[in-house]
Amino acid sequence: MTDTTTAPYADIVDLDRYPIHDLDSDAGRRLVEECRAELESTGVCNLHGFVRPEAVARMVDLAGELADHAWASDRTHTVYFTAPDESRPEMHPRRAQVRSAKHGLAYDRIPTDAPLRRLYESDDLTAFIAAVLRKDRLYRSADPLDVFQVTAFHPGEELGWHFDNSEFSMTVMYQEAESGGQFVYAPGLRSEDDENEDGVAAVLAGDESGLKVLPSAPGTLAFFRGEHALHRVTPIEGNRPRINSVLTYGERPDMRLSDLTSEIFYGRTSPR
Ligand SMILES: O=C(O)CCC(=O)C(=O)O
Ligand SMILES: [Fe+2]
Repeated sequence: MTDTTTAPYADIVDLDRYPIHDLDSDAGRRLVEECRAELESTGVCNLHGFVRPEAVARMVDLAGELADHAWASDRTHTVYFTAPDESRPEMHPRRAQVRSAKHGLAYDRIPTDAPLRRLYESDDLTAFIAAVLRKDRLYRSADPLDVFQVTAFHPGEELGWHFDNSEFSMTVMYQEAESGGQFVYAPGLRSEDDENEDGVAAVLAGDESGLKVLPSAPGTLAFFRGEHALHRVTPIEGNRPRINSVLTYGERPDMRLSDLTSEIFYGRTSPR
């Protein structure tokens, strides 16, 4: 166990509420159990106030200071990130295109002492996330640009409807938009054995009946099962960008973006 006062991220995480430095303690075990239960029953686990306000504020400042180094991407894709199937009707889920536009700040632009970079690089956080996800071991991404990124969604930008390629994702919110910029999802819209294309088509056509909004106040660490839940970030309104990070983990130590994806998200590739 690491002492609360000596954990190298004690200034970043509220360890009284979320004792990730001491998972073997009663409180640590309880935390993992509660997250697992919430994630398994709802597909989501939201840890409010996980990151301390001062650390959140520093990340917002950094995103502003480094804004000129962020790469703006604006593109269309299908909800499955597969090539559009031109043999289908235009609004079919396998063919319909949605838009995703955002500004990505790559890892090599983020100072080594940035609070969330320090936290993400700690083995305790990786171990906590693995425990919640019931994985024997997880690895941080090995991608020189994507291992840890800060994303800003500027006014008018958005993330189109999609299913994630990975089973889970973890996000940390730093700043919400004035309005819009909501994370909206359709829980369990598809499953392992049912693609439910009719359900996907209904959401794409504007059916909001099965949708939920994930609340995400600044400082929240969210676990989300995005493989089976269709989700999007609605267009940002007002003047303030929505700023967050997606934490990337995998079950293999050699996770990298393809050159194509790297070009799209960061405007460049990294040496192999
Ligand atoms: O920005 C978010 O809250 C969600 C991001 C997301 O869905 C993704 O990166 O796949
Ligand atoms: Fe996603």
